[in-house]
Amino acid sequence: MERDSSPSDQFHRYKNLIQNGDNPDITKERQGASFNLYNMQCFVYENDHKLQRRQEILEFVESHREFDDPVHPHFLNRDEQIDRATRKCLAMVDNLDAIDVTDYFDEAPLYQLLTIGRELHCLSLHYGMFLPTIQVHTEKSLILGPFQMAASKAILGTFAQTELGHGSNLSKLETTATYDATTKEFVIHTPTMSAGKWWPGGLGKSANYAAVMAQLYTSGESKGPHLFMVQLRDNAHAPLPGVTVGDIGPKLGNNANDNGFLIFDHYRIPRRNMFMKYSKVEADGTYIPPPHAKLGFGAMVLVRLLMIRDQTCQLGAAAVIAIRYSAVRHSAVRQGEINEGEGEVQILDYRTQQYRLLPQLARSFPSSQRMRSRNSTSKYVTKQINNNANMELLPELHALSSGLKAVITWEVAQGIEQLRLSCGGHGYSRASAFPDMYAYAVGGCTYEGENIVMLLQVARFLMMIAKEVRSGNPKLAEIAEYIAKPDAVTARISSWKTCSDEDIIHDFEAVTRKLIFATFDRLTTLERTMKKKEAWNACSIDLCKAARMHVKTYLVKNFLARVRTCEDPASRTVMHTLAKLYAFDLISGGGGHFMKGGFLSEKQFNEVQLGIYEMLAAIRPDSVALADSWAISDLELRSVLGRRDGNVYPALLEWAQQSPLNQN
Ligand SMILES: CCCCCCC/C=C/C(=O)SCCNC(=O)CCNC(=O)[C@H](O)C(C)(C)COP(=O)(O)OP(=O)(O)OC[C@H]1O[C@@H](n2cnc3c(N)ncnc32)[C@H](O)[C@@H]1OP(=O)(O)O
Ligand SMILES: Cc1cc2nc3c(=O)[nH]c(=O)nc-3n(C[C@H](O)[C@H](O)[C@H](O)COP(=O)(O)OP(=O)(O)OC[C@H]3O[C@@H](n4cnc5c(N)ncnc54)[C@H](O)[C@@H]3O)c2cc1C
Repeated sequence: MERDSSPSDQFHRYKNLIQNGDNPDITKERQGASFNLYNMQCFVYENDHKLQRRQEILEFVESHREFDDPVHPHFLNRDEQIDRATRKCLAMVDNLDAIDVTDYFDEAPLYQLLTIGRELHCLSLHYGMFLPTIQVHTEKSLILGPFQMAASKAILGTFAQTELGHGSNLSKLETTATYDATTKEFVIHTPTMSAGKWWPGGLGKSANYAAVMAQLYTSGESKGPHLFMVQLRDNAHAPLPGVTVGDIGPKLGNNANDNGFLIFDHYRIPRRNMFMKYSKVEADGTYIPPPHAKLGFGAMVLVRLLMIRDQTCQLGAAAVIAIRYSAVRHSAVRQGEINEGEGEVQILDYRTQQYRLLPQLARSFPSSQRMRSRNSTSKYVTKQINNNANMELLPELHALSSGLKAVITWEVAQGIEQLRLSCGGHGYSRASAFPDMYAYAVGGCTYEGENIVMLLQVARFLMMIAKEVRSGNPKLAEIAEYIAKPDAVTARISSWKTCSDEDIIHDFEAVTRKLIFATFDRLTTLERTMKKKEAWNACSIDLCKAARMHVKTYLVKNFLARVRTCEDPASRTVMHTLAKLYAFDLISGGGGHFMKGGFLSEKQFNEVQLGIYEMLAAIRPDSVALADSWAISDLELRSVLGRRDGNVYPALLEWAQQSPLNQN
């Protein structure tokens, strides 16, 4: 009797039948675009040099066999995932000449995405936080030593701050660093179980050093949390006496990263191992405070800025996948056929599908594009602090980075989930890349400052501004100038085709201002009968709403401003519609705030809704080209559904074939 053909034979039979050039639907979509793709890509990446560099880095990675994956990473267990990521890491850092390593915002993350994928790995914290901590917190005269050691990987570090008992509330961290003036050492100690460090990435197996946040005690006095450079493992990589360290086990995502725990037992380090750029402990134990109490948290501010761009790119990639898939996927269930008898339609033609996809695509542009200016803001602030001990801009930078981090990580995570749903069943498969993207994105809602906690930091800043404005003597940061503008009674928004950018900005600013002052008034009223902290807690939901709205207003203004800089008229027209869609979608979602007190009339609200529908229709023919404007290669995308050529089904068969369950 003839043997049944194996699953593998079947797969190949279908694969050969189906695969033949690019999917015709996706080709047609590209041909119908209203703008020149290259011009748009140059706008998205700000110049052709950046675009060119993306291509060069891609070619470099593709031409190096050590970056290949013999087995698809989705089919690996955790040990194998860690092995793979570590092998890739080594290849990655052995070839750092391929990129400008100081370009934290573009080249470095792209290189990592191309080589490893969207998994944190054993060196994520080394590059993501340990090196930045050395850069931000080491005195200029000493920086070369540790920085060179870390840069050359003679030491591999992590950032060990969070403890079992405390993460957000840094002032209550329990690990102690007690100065012993007789030996000129700090004694690092974990006094309680809840003081054990928990979470630091790369700590479980990989790092031999850590920047440790601990409560400083000197001359018998507590001086609050400070950072220390601590060696954890010896040259044979065994934990040093007084150090207990290990992995915390599997997590929702990021499983190629060995997040770890760390317990100290009266572990001694030299005095010079305290990061002393801003605050110092002299040899006799005298404490010199920093010029600003929160300068010690500077590395976190920098990483929050890095995360904004990194996370937004994930949303961009998710939109690319869902849009391309929607162009090649057809549906003809009876109720889905648009014109009876005309056969199947691309799911991209369903208005509900466009409503799922295009606002997310719009959302992915503003935050990624403004990143570069925030990068220069951060450089400017750092320079001010270093040169003149000028701390004036620090609260503004803290509020901006905290707010953007909170709003963007949340929107990215929600957006990825929406885009996953838009791909039906295939979106649920890991082949789509959505599950990995989502797991990565939701991690960002928690780490580097839990999002609600970050929003409340923005709210502190806004309440301070509101108080100053009410006192009639405001000294306003640039991002808050609109808060002092006079009240606006009616909204100016109208049809999307006729309303100007100024009208949109006017309405966003007016609504945010109202929200801020209504919250301020409620808070001050509560403070008359409650303790300040109780009043703050009672008001905190409104405080978060005001903070979110402030950040969204900032993003709308920046998106519109950025579009105005687009020199190519065809690209500008499409981007402008996308920016308006972004703004109108926010108004529609936040209708309650906009309609409060009759600010936005019902007629105007209807115009906003109608405008959204019309803009969806207007953008629809350009949607695949807009997805292409992200210039994301298949290697970077790592999604069977989002392949550039649109040949999704044979690729899905090929992917499934690699499942170990199909091997015997
Ligand atoms: C792409 C790279 C990937 C890398 C992977 C990253 C992996 C993850 C790593 C980590 O998660 S590391 C651990 C991160 N942990 C946190 O982010 C903890 C979050 N908590 C805090 O940041 C702070 O504790 C707090 C929430 C900001 C509050 O601090 P504190 O309790 O000390 O202050 P408050 O009483 O609330 O405020 C006092 C005052 O200080 C201002 N302020 C606080 N922080 C800063 C800052 N960084 N810079 C400037 N100013 C700051 C705050 O606004 C208050 O000002 P006023 O209102 O009094 O004027
Ligand atoms: C993937 C991942 C990687 C990480 N990597 C690192 C690392 O490398 N190094 C490191 O040190 N840490 C790391 N962390 C830890 C991370 O920084 C903390 O989890 C984060 O700061 C939140 O702290 P927490 O877990 O203590 O949450 P909590 O602060 O306990 O928050 C729990 C809840 O309480 C609420 N809450 C807390 N405080 C307030 C408040 N004041 N007002 C209102 N609500 C409040 C929060 O909003 C949240 O809903 C990582 C975490 C994750 C998930």
